[in-house]
Amino acid sequence: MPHKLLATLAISHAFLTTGPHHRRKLALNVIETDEWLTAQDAEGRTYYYHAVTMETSWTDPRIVVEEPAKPERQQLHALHVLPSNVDKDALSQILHSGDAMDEAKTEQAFWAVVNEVDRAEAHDEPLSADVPRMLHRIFDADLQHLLTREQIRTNLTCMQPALTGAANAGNSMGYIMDDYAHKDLPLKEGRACEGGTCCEACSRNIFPSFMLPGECSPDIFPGLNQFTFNEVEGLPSASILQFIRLIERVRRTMAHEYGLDLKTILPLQAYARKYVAGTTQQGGGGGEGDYVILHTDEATHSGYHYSSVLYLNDQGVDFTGGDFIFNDKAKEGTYHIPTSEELEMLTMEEELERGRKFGRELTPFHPSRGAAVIFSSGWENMHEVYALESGTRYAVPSFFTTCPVPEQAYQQMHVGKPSSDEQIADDWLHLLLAHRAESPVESVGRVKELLMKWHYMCTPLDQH
Ligand SMILES: O=C(O)CCC(=O)C(=O)O
Ligand SMILES: [Fe+2]
Repeated sequence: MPHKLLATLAISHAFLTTGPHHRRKLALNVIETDEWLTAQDAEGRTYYYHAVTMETSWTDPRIVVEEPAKPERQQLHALHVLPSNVDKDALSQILHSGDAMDEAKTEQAFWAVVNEVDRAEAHDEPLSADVPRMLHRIFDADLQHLLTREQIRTNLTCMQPALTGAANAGNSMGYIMDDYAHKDLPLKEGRACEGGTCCEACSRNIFPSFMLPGECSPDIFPGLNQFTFNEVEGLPSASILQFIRLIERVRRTMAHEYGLDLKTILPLQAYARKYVAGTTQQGGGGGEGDYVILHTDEATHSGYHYSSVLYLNDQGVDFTGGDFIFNDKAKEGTYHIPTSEELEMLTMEEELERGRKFGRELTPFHPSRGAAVIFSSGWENMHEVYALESGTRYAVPSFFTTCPVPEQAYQQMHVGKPSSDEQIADDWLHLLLAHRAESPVESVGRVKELLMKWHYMCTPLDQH
């Protein structure tokens, strides 16, 4: 149940600690003390146990070992030159000028924000409330620019299964249950369209120029193609802000396309994913590999309701293979049923391949730099990524939920919902920008808080 999921996330927020104003620490060096006691096991070995939860541990859980600094990330940071003599007032001038936010003005505003963030960090000062104010204007402008330059290219009819429920999914979807590799997928009931008929909520959209070339360039934004919210240390603030800006553009596009109130849709996950030809996927999630098996996003995580993939490089230039494929049940009579003679001619491999594709309608998308695919996450949008033949492919999947964050989650945060632009600026700094070093445990708490506060950070207060 999605609600349960968010409630679980909320509970772990209880451990966030507060700290001084503009450089809040989410540190977790020591967990509350006397609750952890020691005891000996039958062989006389000392272990730790928690007096309340009875959790046990061989190592002292109150001590969190600092992760060693990651050289690769540090190098990225070194690439970024802190601005000197930045015009401190540039941001406020743009904000109050009343100029139309055309694409050039929006870029200027973005870099003024970056400079202001770097200035605040370099001088260890609070972040100006003009930063979130300007970002909100930038996000508004970005959606307008996107809607102006793009038409919806693809809006296919959804293929909602006739029968819902994991037990019936095999009958209606055929292929997924026949593929032995999928037998362990935590299959969930597909979300039914209202009235059981196709509706807008099942549409798929492909935006070839969701991002302008400069907006996803690794030269301008070092580390963008390795981004995860859990490891922002060492990344230039420009790359962090740009990543958020792109995910916010996805969120706004989804709200626009699916007719959702913006505050009702939140990201649950977003990261850069690297595919390298010839590598094997280790486990699920975003680990490196060279393909993604057929799946629906909602089946891998019940809280995922809308999905997007942004593409950071080009098929045919940076890699070959690696098509993104929508995989639907084909209409009766549209596919060839092989004769027994034809089947006999096939090798074992060809027969497996034929079995996998039989009765399916495949709609490929060839990834290109700057493009986005946006779709609802349920059974209506089964998809896979074909194996790369050569090169490296970079994509940014992101997954959004329409489950509301329980009020209790905010109450458990030391600094809960923001109620002024200053507090929003403070959240920007603490949840994203001031994290040059943190332990993995700290980063988990920070990222959860960031995702739960996303709409407060990315939209003005009067829109809540
Ligand atoms: O990389 C892609 O094109 C799709 C990735 C995907 O389907 C996923 O991460 O769920
Ligand atoms: Fe997916």
